[in-house]
Amino acid sequence: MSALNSPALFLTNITLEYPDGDGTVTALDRATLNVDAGEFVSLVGPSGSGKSSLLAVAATLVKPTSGIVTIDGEDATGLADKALTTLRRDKVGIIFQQPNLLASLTAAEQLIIGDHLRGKPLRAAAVRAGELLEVVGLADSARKRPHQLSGGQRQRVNIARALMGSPSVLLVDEPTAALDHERSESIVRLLRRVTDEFGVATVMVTHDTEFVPLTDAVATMRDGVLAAAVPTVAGVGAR
Ligand SMILES: Nc1ncnc2c1ncn2[C@@H]1O[C@H](COP(=O)(O)OP(=O)(O)OP(=O)(O)O)[C@@H](O)[C@H]1O
Repeated sequence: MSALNSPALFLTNITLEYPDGDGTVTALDRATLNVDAGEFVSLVGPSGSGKSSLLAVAATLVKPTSGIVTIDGEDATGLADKALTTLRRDKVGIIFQQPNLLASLTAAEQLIIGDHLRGKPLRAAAVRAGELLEVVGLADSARKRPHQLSGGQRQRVNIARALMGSPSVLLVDEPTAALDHERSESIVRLLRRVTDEFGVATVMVTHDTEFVPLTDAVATMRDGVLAAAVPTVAGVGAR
Protein backbone atom coordinates (compact mmCIF):
# COMPACT_ATOMS: atom_id res chain seq x y z
CA MET A 1 0.00 0.00 0.00
CA SER A 2 1.15 3.52 -0.68
CA ALA A 3 3.35 5.49 1.65
CA LEU A 4 1.53 8.66 0.66
CA ASN A 5 -1.83 6.98 1.07
CA SER A 6 -3.98 9.65 -0.51
CA PRO A 7 -6.71 8.99 -3.03
CA ALA A 8 -5.81 9.54 -6.66
CA LEU A 9 -8.15 7.36 -8.70
CA PHE A 10 -11.63 6.32 -7.62
CA LEU A 11 -13.81 4.30 -9.95
CA THR A 12 -17.13 3.69 -8.27
CA ASN A 13 -19.83 1.37 -9.56
CA ILE A 14 -18.84 1.83 -13.20
CA THR A 15 -21.20 0.32 -15.75
CA LEU A 16 -20.39 0.66 -19.44
CA GLU A 17 -22.72 -0.56 -22.14
CA TYR A 18 -21.94 -0.50 -25.84
CA PRO A 19 -24.68 -0.64 -28.47
CA ASP A 20 -24.84 -4.13 -29.97
CA GLY A 21 -27.40 -4.67 -32.72
CA ASP A 22 -30.85 -4.17 -31.21
CA GLY A 23 -29.51 -4.45 -27.67
CA THR A 24 -26.36 -3.62 -25.71
CA VAL A 25 -23.25 -5.43 -24.55
CA THR A 26 -22.19 -4.78 -20.97
CA ALA A 27 -18.42 -4.24 -21.01
CA LEU A 28 -18.26 -3.14 -17.36
CA ASP A 29 -20.72 -4.22 -14.72
CA ARG A 30 -20.62 -2.04 -11.58
CA ALA A 31 -16.82 -2.09 -11.39
CA THR A 32 -15.20 -0.38 -8.42
CA LEU A 33 -11.47 0.30 -8.05
CA ASN A 34 -9.60 2.70 -5.78
CA VAL A 35 -5.90 3.39 -6.32
CA ASP A 36 -3.88 5.53 -3.94
CA ALA A 37 -1.06 7.85 -4.90
CA GLY A 38 2.10 5.76 -5.09
CA GLU A 39 0.17 2.51 -5.48
CA PHE A 40 0.74 0.12 -8.41
CA VAL A 41 -2.16 -2.14 -9.32
CA SER A 42 -2.16 -4.94 -11.92
CA LEU A 43 -5.36 -5.50 -13.86
CA VAL A 44 -5.68 -9.03 -15.24
CA GLY A 45 -8.41 -11.11 -16.85
CA PRO A 46 -9.28 -12.99 -20.03
CA SER A 47 -9.57 -11.37 -23.42
CA GLY A 48 -12.81 -9.43 -23.75
CA SER A 49 -13.35 -9.22 -19.98
CA GLY A 50 -13.34 -5.42 -19.98
CA LYS A 51 -9.79 -4.41 -19.01
CA SER A 52 -9.24 -1.92 -21.83
CA SER A 53 -12.72 -0.54 -21.30
CA LEU A 54 -11.92 0.11 -17.64
CA LEU A 55 -8.68 1.91 -18.57
CA ALA A 56 -10.55 3.99 -21.17
CA VAL A 57 -13.12 5.04 -18.56
CA ALA A 58 -10.37 5.77 -15.99
CA ALA A 59 -8.59 7.85 -18.63
CA THR A 60 -11.86 9.81 -19.14
CA LEU A 61 -11.66 8.86 -22.83
CA VAL A 62 -14.97 6.98 -22.59
CA LYS A 63 -17.91 8.14 -20.46
CA PRO A 64 -19.44 5.34 -18.44
CA THR A 65 -23.14 4.59 -18.76
CA SER A 66 -23.32 5.01 -14.99
CA GLY A 67 -20.94 5.30 -12.05
CA ILE A 68 -18.44 7.88 -10.88
CA VAL A 69 -14.84 8.55 -11.92
CA THR A 70 -12.83 10.70 -9.53
CA ILE A 71 -9.29 11.79 -10.32
CA ASP A 72 -7.25 13.59 -7.68
CA GLY A 73 -10.45 14.43 -5.83
CA GLU A 74 -12.21 15.82 -8.90
CA ASP A 75 -15.39 14.16 -10.11
CA ALA A 76 -14.92 13.70 -13.85
CA THR A 77 -18.39 12.37 -14.46
CA GLY A 78 -20.19 15.68 -14.65
CA LEU A 79 -17.51 17.67 -16.46
CA ALA A 80 -18.08 19.23 -19.86
CA ASP A 81 -15.73 18.18 -22.66
CA LYS A 82 -13.34 21.11 -22.31
CA ALA A 83 -12.90 20.67 -18.56
CA LEU A 84 -12.53 16.95 -19.09
CA THR A 85 -9.76 17.50 -21.63
CA THR A 86 -7.94 19.76 -19.17
CA LEU A 87 -8.32 17.22 -16.36
CA ARG A 88 -7.01 14.44 -18.60
CA ARG A 89 -4.11 16.53 -19.88
CA ASP A 90 -3.04 17.63 -16.40
CA LYS A 91 -3.71 14.52 -14.35
CA VAL A 92 -3.59 11.42 -16.51
CA GLY A 93 -0.64 9.74 -18.19
CA ILE A 94 -1.47 7.01 -20.68
CA ILE A 95 0.94 4.35 -21.91
CA PHE A 96 -0.21 2.09 -24.70
CA GLN A 97 1.29 -1.19 -25.85
CA GLN A 98 2.87 0.46 -28.88
CA PRO A 99 4.85 3.60 -28.08
CA ASN A 100 3.53 5.50 -31.15
CA LEU A 101 6.54 7.79 -31.30
CA LEU A 102 6.86 10.31 -34.09
CA ALA A 103 9.46 8.98 -36.55
CA SER A 104 11.11 12.32 -37.28
CA LEU A 105 11.60 13.47 -33.68
CA THR A 106 14.44 12.71 -31.26
CA ALA A 107 13.71 11.08 -27.91
CA ALA A 108 13.95 14.48 -26.19
CA GLU A 109 11.66 16.13 -28.74
CA GLN A 110 8.99 13.44 -28.26
CA LEU A 111 8.75 14.65 -24.66
CA ILE A 112 9.15 18.36 -25.27
CA ILE A 113 6.43 18.63 -27.89
CA GLY A 114 3.69 17.52 -25.47
CA ASP A 115 4.72 20.05 -22.84
CA HIS A 116 4.96 22.73 -25.48
CA LEU A 117 1.39 21.97 -26.57
CA ARG A 118 0.39 22.29 -22.92
CA GLY A 119 1.69 25.86 -23.14
CA LYS A 120 4.85 25.34 -21.10
CA PRO A 121 7.98 27.34 -22.01
CA LEU A 122 10.32 25.43 -24.30
CA ARG A 123 13.37 25.80 -22.10
CA ALA A 124 11.61 24.40 -19.00
CA ALA A 125 10.22 21.54 -21.09
CA ALA A 126 13.69 20.72 -22.38
CA VAL A 127 15.11 20.63 -18.84
CA ARG A 128 12.31 18.36 -17.63
CA ALA A 129 12.69 16.12 -20.67
CA GLY A 130 16.38 15.71 -19.88
CA GLU A 131 15.59 14.82 -16.26
CA LEU A 132 12.96 12.28 -17.24
CA LEU A 133 15.14 10.65 -19.89
CA GLU A 134 17.70 10.19 -17.15
CA VAL A 135 15.07 8.64 -14.85
CA VAL A 136 14.21 6.05 -17.53
CA GLY A 137 17.88 5.34 -18.28
CA LEU A 138 18.10 7.12 -21.62
CA ALA A 139 20.21 10.17 -20.81
CA ASP A 140 22.67 9.16 -23.55
CA SER A 141 19.95 8.62 -26.14
CA ALA A 142 18.20 12.01 -26.00
CA ARG A 143 19.17 12.83 -29.60
CA LYS A 144 18.27 9.46 -31.06
CA ARG A 145 15.24 8.97 -33.27
CA PRO A 146 12.85 6.02 -32.86
CA HIS A 147 14.57 3.85 -35.52
CA GLN A 148 17.85 4.16 -33.59
CA LEU A 149 16.26 2.84 -30.39
CA SER A 150 15.39 -0.73 -29.37
CA GLY A 151 11.78 -1.72 -28.60
CA GLY A 152 12.49 -1.51 -24.88
CA GLN A 153 14.10 1.92 -25.26
CA ARG A 154 11.12 3.17 -27.25
CA GLN A 155 8.83 2.00 -24.46
CA ARG A 156 11.03 3.90 -21.98
CA VAL A 157 10.59 7.07 -24.05
CA ASN A 158 6.86 6.38 -23.98
CA ILE A 159 6.93 6.16 -20.18
CA ALA A 160 9.00 9.34 -19.84
CA ARG A 161 6.60 11.13 -22.19
CA ALA A 162 3.60 10.07 -20.10
CA LEU A 163 5.30 11.58 -17.03
CA MET A 164 6.01 14.97 -18.62
CA GLY A 165 2.73 16.49 -17.48
CA SER A 166 3.32 15.31 -13.87
CA PRO A 167 0.20 13.13 -13.87
CA SER A 168 -1.47 11.84 -10.72
CA VAL A 169 -2.68 8.72 -12.48
CA LEU A 170 -0.72 6.49 -14.86
CA LEU A 171 -2.72 4.07 -17.01
CA VAL A 172 -0.71 1.40 -18.77
CA ASP A 173 -2.15 -1.04 -21.31
CA GLU A 174 -0.06 -4.17 -21.95
CA PRO A 175 3.31 -2.36 -21.88
CA THR A 176 5.32 -5.54 -22.43
CA ALA A 177 3.29 -7.21 -25.19
CA ALA A 178 5.89 -6.45 -27.88
CA LEU A 179 8.98 -7.18 -25.74
CA ASP A 180 11.05 -10.21 -24.80
CA HIS A 181 11.14 -11.44 -21.21
CA GLU A 182 14.18 -9.53 -20.03
CA ARG A 183 13.04 -6.21 -21.48
CA SER A 184 9.51 -6.83 -20.19
CA GLU A 185 10.76 -7.27 -16.65
CA SER A 186 12.89 -4.14 -16.82
CA ILE A 187 9.91 -2.12 -18.09
CA VAL A 188 7.68 -3.31 -15.21
CA ARG A 189 10.50 -2.58 -12.75
CA LEU A 190 10.77 0.90 -14.24
CA LEU A 191 7.02 1.42 -13.81
CA ARG A 192 7.41 0.27 -10.21
CA ARG A 193 10.18 2.81 -9.66
CA VAL A 194 8.39 5.77 -11.23
CA THR A 195 5.24 4.90 -9.28
CA ASP A 196 7.29 5.13 -6.08
CA GLU A 197 9.41 8.14 -7.04
CA PHE A 198 6.64 10.28 -8.49
CA GLY A 199 3.82 9.05 -6.24
CA VAL A 200 1.50 8.32 -9.16
CA ALA A 201 -1.42 5.92 -8.94
CA THR A 202 -0.58 3.30 -11.57
CA VAL A 203 -2.90 0.75 -13.15
CA MET A 204 -1.29 -1.74 -15.53
CA VAL A 205 -3.26 -4.15 -17.71
CA THR A 206 -1.08 -7.21 -18.20
CA HIS A 207 -1.12 -10.77 -19.44
CA ASP A 208 2.28 -11.38 -17.82
CA THR A 209 1.12 -12.58 -14.42
CA GLU A 210 4.73 -13.32 -13.47
CA PHE A 211 5.30 -9.58 -13.05
CA VAL A 212 2.27 -9.12 -10.80
CA PRO A 213 4.43 -9.57 -7.65
CA LEU A 214 6.26 -6.36 -8.60
CA THR A 215 2.98 -4.50 -8.12
CA ASP A 216 1.11 -3.80 -4.89
CA ALA A 217 -2.20 -5.43 -5.71
CA VAL A 218 -3.92 -7.40 -8.43
CA ALA A 219 -7.48 -6.84 -9.59
CA THR A 220 -9.10 -9.52 -11.72
CA MET A 221 -11.78 -8.85 -14.29
CA ARG A 222 -14.19 -11.41 -15.72
CA ASP A 223 -17.15 -10.65 -17.97
CA GLY A 224 -17.07 -6.99 -16.97
CA VAL A 225 -17.15 -7.79 -13.26
CA LEU A 226 -14.11 -6.62 -11.28
CA ALA A 227 -13.17 -8.58 -8.17
CA ALA A 228 -11.77 -6.57 -5.25
CA ALA A 229 -8.02 -5.92 -5.63
CA VAL A 230 -5.90 -8.38 -3.64
CA PRO A 231 -2.63 -7.13 -2.11
CA THR A 232 0.52 -8.94 -3.29
CA VAL A 233 2.68 -9.56 -0.24
CA ALA A 234 5.50 -10.80 -2.53
CA GLY A 235 5.56 -7.43 -4.28
CA VAL A 236 6.59 -5.63 -1.11
CA GLY A 237 9.53 -8.01 -0.63
CA ALA A 238 10.64 -7.83 -4.22
CA ARG A 239 11.01 -4.07 -4.29
N1 LIG B 1 -16.24 0.03 -29.09
C1 LIG B 1 -16.90 -1.08 -28.74
N2 LIG B 1 -18.13 -1.33 -29.25
C2 LIG B 1 -18.80 -2.44 -28.90
N3 LIG B 1 -18.34 -3.37 -28.03
C3 LIG B 1 -17.13 -3.17 -27.51
C4 LIG B 1 -16.33 -2.02 -27.83
N4 LIG B 1 -15.15 -2.10 -27.15
C5 LIG B 1 -15.20 -3.24 -26.43
N5 LIG B 1 -16.39 -3.88 -26.65
C6 LIG B 1 -16.82 -5.13 -26.00
O1 LIG B 1 -16.72 -4.93 -24.60
C7 LIG B 1 -16.22 -6.09 -23.96
C8 LIG B 1 -14.94 -5.77 -23.21
O2 LIG B 1 -13.90 -5.46 -24.16
P1 LIG B 1 -12.45 -4.96 -23.73
O3 LIG B 1 -11.70 -4.64 -24.97
O4 LIG B 1 -12.59 -3.88 -22.71
O5 LIG B 1 -11.83 -6.27 -23.02
P2 LIG B 1 -10.31 -6.61 -22.69
O6 LIG B 1 -10.34 -7.38 -21.41
O7 LIG B 1 -9.49 -5.37 -22.71
O8 LIG B 1 -9.87 -7.55 -23.87
P3 LIG B 1 -8.40 -7.79 -24.50
O9 LIG B 1 -7.56 -8.42 -23.41
O10 LIG B 1 -8.65 -8.74 -25.64
O11 LIG B 1 -7.89 -6.45 -24.94
C9 LIG B 1 -16.05 -7.14 -25.06
O12 LIG B 1 -17.24 -7.91 -25.11
C10 LIG B 1 -15.90 -6.30 -26.31
O13 LIG B 1 -16.33 -7.02 -27.43
